Amino acid sequence: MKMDDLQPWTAAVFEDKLRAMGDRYHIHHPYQVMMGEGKSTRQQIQAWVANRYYYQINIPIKDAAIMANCPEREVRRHWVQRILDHDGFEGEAGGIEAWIRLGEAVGLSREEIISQQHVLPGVRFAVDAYVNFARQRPWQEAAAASLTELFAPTIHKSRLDHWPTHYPWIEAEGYNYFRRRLNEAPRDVVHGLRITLGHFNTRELQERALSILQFKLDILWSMLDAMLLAHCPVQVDGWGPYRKMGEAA
Ligand SMILES: O=C(O)c1cc(C(=O)O)c2c(n1)C(=O)C(=O)c1cc(C(=O)O)[nH]c1-2
Repeated sequence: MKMDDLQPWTAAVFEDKLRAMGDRYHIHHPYQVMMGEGKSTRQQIQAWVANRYYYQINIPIKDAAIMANCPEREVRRHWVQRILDHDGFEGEAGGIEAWIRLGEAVGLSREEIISQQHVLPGVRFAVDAYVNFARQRPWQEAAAASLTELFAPTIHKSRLDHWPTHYPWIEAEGYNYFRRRLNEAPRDVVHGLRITLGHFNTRELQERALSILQFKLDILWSMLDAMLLAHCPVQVDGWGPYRKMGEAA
């Protein structure tokens, strides 16, 4: 049977399938698990914040690319909020500034965060792939890629709940970024889901949306792979997806 012959899933079933992909979210990556369980060193936390800075500064560039590709004013009126959230505006410093403060709260200097000196090549390639995707693909596809945010509030909340106990040396002001996202992400998800459920309306398109979401999950996963390899050398042999070259599968 060809894909065209298959009935589209109902919106509810399609949404369930998108949500089910949460079991591949980076909350389950060893680097993230380690941070969540209080097992990370100060240097590993610093490395994560310094590397994630590159993601943070590229999110509004990605969102501007989506808007540049979108002829629908109604969509742009909503989407522009994401840029304001991260870049800030008069009287509101914005999410990137909140992330820099998180960096300072974990003991990095503003200069070393902004200089990107700790950003690993693998992180750079992964983030750039997301921005390039948004530049090159139809805006609805890039909107669907943002739906990993379905799963983000859980991870932000877990950091807020557990990090202060695990890492008492992190200054309290650093947590504002995660608090902000608890409000912002659910609103973005409502909009992103509406676009995705409306646009991907044949079985073939719905399958395409699932593969786009997988692509975005892979970006987030790859970022942490790069950090694991660079900052957790002890674990490489015994833990995680890495096998020595030549070793049997
Ligand atoms: O800390 C996280 O685990 C996490 C994940 C994600 C995500 O799932 O892409 C985002 C964020 N945070 C985030 O803070 C954020 O602003 C954001 C924007 C987007 C996006 O794709 O447009 N994802 C995420």
